[in-house]
Amino acid sequence: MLIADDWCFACGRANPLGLRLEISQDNEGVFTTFQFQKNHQGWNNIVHGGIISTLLDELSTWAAVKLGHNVVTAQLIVKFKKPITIGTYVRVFAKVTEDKGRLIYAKSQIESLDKTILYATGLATLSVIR
Ligand SMILES: CCCCCCCCCCCCCC(=O)SCCNC(=O)CCNC(=O)[C@H](O)C(C)(C)COP(=O)(O)OP(=O)(O)OC[C@H]1O[C@@H](n2cnc3c(N)ncnc32)[C@H](O)[C@@H]1OP(=O)(O)O
Repeated sequence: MLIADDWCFACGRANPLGLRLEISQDNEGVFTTFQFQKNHQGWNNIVHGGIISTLLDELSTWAAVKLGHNVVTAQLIVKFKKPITIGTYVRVFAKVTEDKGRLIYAKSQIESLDKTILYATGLATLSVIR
């Protein structure tokens, strides 16, 4: 059983060390904006891949949650296409691409706010928990 107690590292308002993402929804899927901080880096001035993966994971999950599914991530394939420097503002987007009942598939991406630079993409397999 999945319980949402608002401590999610990515979206929980109660978590003082979390990313505090605010998720919005449109006709296509879900999205958020985010600015990377110094404490999100790996190599000097370059955003850590784990944080990038977290954003893709979170938005993929929310894409399914907003359609009424309780899911956990079973698999996430990430392509890191371009390094992201600290201070960069990005848009993160995800949408459900296939609903197979027990498994749901979602695509996600991180891009510049003007959508001209694609930084990373994700393909998630989400397992429905009943
Ligand atoms: C309004 C309130 C909102 C609140 C929002 C809060 C948001 C919070 C957001 C949080 C966001 C963060 C989100 C997170 O981070 S969620 C946390 C990270 N994820 C987990 O902890 C999941 C851990 N894994 C498991 O619990 C189980 O292994 C699951 C449930 C995934 C499957 O175990 P289960 O016993 O159910 O299934 P099965 O093993 O019999 O397999 C069943 C089918 O699934 C296929 N399969 C299985 N595994 C994989 C795999 N790895 N890749 C691809 N496919 C896989 C398998 O082929 C089979 O298909 P088939 O045999 O029919 O062909």
